[in-house]
Amino acid sequence: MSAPTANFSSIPILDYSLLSEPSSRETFINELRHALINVGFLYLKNHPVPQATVNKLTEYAPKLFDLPQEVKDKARMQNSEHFLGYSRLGTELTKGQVDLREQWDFGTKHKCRWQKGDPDYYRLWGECQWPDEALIPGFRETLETYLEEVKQLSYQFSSLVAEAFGLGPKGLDHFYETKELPIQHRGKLVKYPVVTSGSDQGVGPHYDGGFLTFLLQASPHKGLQVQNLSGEWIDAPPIPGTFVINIGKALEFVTRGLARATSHRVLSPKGDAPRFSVPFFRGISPQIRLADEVLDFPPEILKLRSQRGTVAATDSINFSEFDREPSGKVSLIGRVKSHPETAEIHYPELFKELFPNGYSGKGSAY
Ligand SMILES: O=C(O)CCC(=O)C(=O)O
Ligand SMILES: [Fe+2]
Repeated sequence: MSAPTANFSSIPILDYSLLSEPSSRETFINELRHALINVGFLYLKNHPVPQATVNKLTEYAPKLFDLPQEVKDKARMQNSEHFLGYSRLGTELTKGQVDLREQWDFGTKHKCRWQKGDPDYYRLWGECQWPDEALIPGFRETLETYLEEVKQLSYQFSSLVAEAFGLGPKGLDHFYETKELPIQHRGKLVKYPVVTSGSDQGVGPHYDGGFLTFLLQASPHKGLQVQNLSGEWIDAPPIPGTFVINIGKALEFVTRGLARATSHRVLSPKGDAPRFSVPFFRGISPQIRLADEVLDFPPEILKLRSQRGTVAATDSINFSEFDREPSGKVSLIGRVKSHPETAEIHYPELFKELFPNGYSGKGSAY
């Protein structure tokens, strides 16, 4: 049984502006520590990403998916050894069931550095596939600006996470420092269509794999839900001007479970308009092996983990831990499983290893 005080029935809202004064800064760090350990999800308001950029991107989201199907298909993910591009509705499964969402994967600006002889996972980072500028003028610039601004926030935020855990502000920096290969962070635009009958699985219960996710809910629909310590689903409705931030399995692993990766899902919208969202997945150095990097914490911080108590079984399927492989390889394996039709073209050997009997036509997102 988990301690009742550690459970949650709503997602905490943290106010970034508290950081500007030393006295309120401590309040922020304390609230952050609580959210990381007990909830694994939080809203961040008054954050430094300009609202004008967020508003512009929000306006583009429906326009991107309203492009003619052949325009979207021209940029299909199968073209890309970086798994960047457009995926039609219904091409991914979670927990064996189809996710009802259409997606376009992008990343922060990156030039692929892979050369013959380098590990395959170096090919995972590279150029995006953009729709023609003339068809959606200004979209590319807006998204590039947005991803750069969220990236900056994600660096500041990681430093705050390190501080909240008593590691000092640079305590997580070595996960991001890589001279050889600059990190690419991924972002995607997602459209969840309205469903009137049948399954309402926008995306089924899952954990995110990486360190931290910064999610923009880009339309006013409820649908995102988060599983609390006793297994109940708690709504995380859109709150204008905020990001939803959550912890992935990699950060949970290196913090020895201090930071919680929390199971979440999205229910399809019921009303008369689709739901849009823009998750940003903060990357880490592709060469790092998580098992070599498990962190040490002050005893008073570790005590907070034991006070949390045990977490009830969640609805998420088990996350396969490949902590002894370089993190880039772990990401590549994740992409191959989610997008086998792309993997079969660009990574035929790894594809055969992971799908020895072929696949049924759909990837398994989680
Ligand atoms: O669309 C959302 O609100 C969440 C999406 C999500 O959890 C994911 O893509 O990992
Ligand atoms: Fe997620």
